Amino acid sequence: MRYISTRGEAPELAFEDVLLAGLASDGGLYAPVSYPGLARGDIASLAGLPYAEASARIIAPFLGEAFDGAELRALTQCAYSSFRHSAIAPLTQIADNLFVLELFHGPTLAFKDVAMQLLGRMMDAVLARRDLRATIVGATSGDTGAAAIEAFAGLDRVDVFILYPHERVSDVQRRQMTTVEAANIHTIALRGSFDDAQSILKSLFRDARFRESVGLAGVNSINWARVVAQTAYYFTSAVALGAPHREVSFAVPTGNFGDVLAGYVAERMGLPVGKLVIGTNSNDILARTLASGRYELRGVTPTQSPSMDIQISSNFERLLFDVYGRDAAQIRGLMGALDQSKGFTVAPAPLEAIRAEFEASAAYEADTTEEIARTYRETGYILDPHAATGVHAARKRLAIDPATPIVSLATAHPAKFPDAVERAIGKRPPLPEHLAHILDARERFTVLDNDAGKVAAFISERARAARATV
Ligand SMILES: Cc1ncc(COP(=O)(O)O)c(C=O)c1O
Ligand SMILES: N[C@@H](CCOP(=O)(O)O)C(=O)O
Repeated sequence: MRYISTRGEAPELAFEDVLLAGLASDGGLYAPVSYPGLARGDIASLAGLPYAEASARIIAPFLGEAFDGAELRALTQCAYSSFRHSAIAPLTQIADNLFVLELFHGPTLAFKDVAMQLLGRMMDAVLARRDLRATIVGATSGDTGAAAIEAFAGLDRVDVFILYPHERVSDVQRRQMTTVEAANIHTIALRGSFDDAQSILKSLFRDARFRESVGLAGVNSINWARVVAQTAYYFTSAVALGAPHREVSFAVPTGNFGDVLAGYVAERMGLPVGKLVIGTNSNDILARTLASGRYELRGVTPTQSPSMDIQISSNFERLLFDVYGRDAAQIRGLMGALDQSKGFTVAPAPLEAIRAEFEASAAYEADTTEEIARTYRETGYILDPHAATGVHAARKRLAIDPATPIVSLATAHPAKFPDAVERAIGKRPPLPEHLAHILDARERFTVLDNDAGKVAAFISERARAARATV
């Protein structure tokens, strides 16, 4: 399996190199040359398998020579042994044909662990094989950072720098990142939004000298390995509900578009998917784009679902690449317009292709609070505010098509957002025991201006110092 950049001006790579490269050198995102197919029989045979085994079967066709079957099974088994639920990603029914897929049983209580626990082990294996060190830089709106820190803390071959928007993540999210004592972890509170952090991250990747000098690697969903690992739970949940013999729809709380893109990849691989429903919060750029065809930045609004406070949904570029017939020149044009004039218009045919598979719906602040309250009132189930945007969107889809089951992705544990939950249902979900200590542990972070040069200088200096002590 080979990978090409959505912007067509970076070298074609194998999986192992894509894993370390993160963003392509031309600023694009790597995508497989073609999507491997899973036959109906292979999909049906996933039923009843342990999650680690099912995910190894789904991920394997993307890896080429990088890991053989036995190595991959060992990696998935080890990755998912850190989860606190034996099913890894269990389904719970909350209404007729409405199911919640709990993706928050990993160590940091968010769906990011599902991919990150595997990615961390894959990267470590490849770095060891090549006798390399890497500097991982990640941008987070709260959850990716904690998951990356958990996956890489204490590893000898990596230094991890996480940029999060200063004062715009929940207390629990911040403490999960800032209370980790490992010397290879560096948390940066950026005076800006997640979009600012991600744009600095991308500029670092485009700076060939910086990239080389620190051995830059990325763990955001711009890294294809993240998307592939997330594809697995679309298969396992759909199969549990009767796929491939029936269609299943999905509602996905969306920010950077990595999670819902994984659902799209599952569909490309042969999973019969009804609709992929994008749930947004007030940062509703994707809902506006699907409605009007105009992708237009309007600045980030802070909400009670802060991990989705994103306007530049990076992985949307991978979808555009496909619906524009993989014409990299067109993608360069769209992304150039986004840089220069903060928007672009999706042409009619690609827009129709998107609408054929996706729909989008925004939950504004009152909708989110009402959805948490309603679900609790009707079922006793507590949604976190991100999952609530998904369920809100899922109910709209069910109103149109009540016959197709819909799986709504619960991307975070409610205890990560106790204020939002308390506002809706009058009680605060307690933090699971294994995280209780973060509430009064010492915090360690550096506040930096929203300035790529200052961030690059900080990272270079710390990475150099870390290498000098090895
Ligand atoms: C809890 C939670 N839900 C939803 C999302 C949105 O996922 P994506 O960025 O893959 O669209 C995120 C962040 O990415 C998140 O942390
Ligand atoms: N919501 C994310 C934002 C980054 O998303 P990623 O999936 O691209 O890593 C977060 O919590 O950091």
